[in-house]
Amino acid sequence: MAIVLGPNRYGKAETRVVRVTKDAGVHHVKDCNVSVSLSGDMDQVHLSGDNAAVLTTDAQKNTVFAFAKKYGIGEIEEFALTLARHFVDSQPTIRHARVEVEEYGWDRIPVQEAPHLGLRAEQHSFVRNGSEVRTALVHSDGSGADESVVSGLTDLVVLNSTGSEFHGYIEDEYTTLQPTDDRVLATAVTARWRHRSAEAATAFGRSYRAARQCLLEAFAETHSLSLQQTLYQMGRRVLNERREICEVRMAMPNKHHFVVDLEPFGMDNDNEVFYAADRPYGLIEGSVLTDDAPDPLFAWE
Ligand SMILES: O=c1[nH]c(=O)c2[nH]c(=O)[nH]c2[nH]1
Repeated sequence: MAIVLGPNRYGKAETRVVRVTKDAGVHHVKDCNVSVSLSGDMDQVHLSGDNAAVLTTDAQKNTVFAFAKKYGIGEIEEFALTLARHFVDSQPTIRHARVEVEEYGWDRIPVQEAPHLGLRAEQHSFVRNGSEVRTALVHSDGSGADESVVSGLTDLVVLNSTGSEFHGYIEDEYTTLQPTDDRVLATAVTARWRHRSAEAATAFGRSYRAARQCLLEAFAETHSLSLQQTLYQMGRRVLNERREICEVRMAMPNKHHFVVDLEPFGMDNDNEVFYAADRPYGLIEGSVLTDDAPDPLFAWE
């Protein structure tokens, strides 16, 4: 009985690349998940461990970032073709490339006005389409008795491509984070808000849409010095605008976007190409309430 090597392929899966292009202050975002898989003359790496034919998966990942900078990410089909052709055309040992790209869509956050901002917020503030879920939690001891209503949402994914700084923090012996005065701020908002009363005098639908818009506008319009500050401003905005709501609780993961070092490839990176890391992530949680908020009873349970 002979044992032979069957079909095989290898590559870097799920490179999360975010490309920001800046057009006279108007930002555009392309957010993609790129998986490369190559095949070709790979017998020896399997049979004897000779890596001479191997283009590293690390180089494949770097190519994704470098091409995002060099060519931008237009239509994902074109981006995928450019990458696939490059791998096969540039390496004699690579005979076939499979490139799969997923694109996450972002809409601009519409804001009423942002006169205090140099850049209009809607030019660099985005909400990811199609991911959020609306939630409701009520308690009742019978019609009108000890009733509570909590409304909310999960997975409202938002991103500011500028307008966020982070510095001035503790620098202990384990601190390596570099201070920044310009970073991407992105989070997936989970927010729940407690209604002052269960009386549907407030139309819950209208109240929900207005509260959601408050969260979005405050996220977009806050020049952020920390995600904690942004969280507080978002809660405040809801409470200022919506008297029917007396408390807002939020959980906001800091979806880190790291600037990719493109210097080894002779390119600068002025906050244009990011690696969107999924874990670990900072998790910022907090509540904001009015000082006349009634007893919550079982509202949050
Ligand atoms: O907005 C932030 N808040 C933090 O507490 C924190 N910590 C960190 O590493 N980055 C950030 N960003």
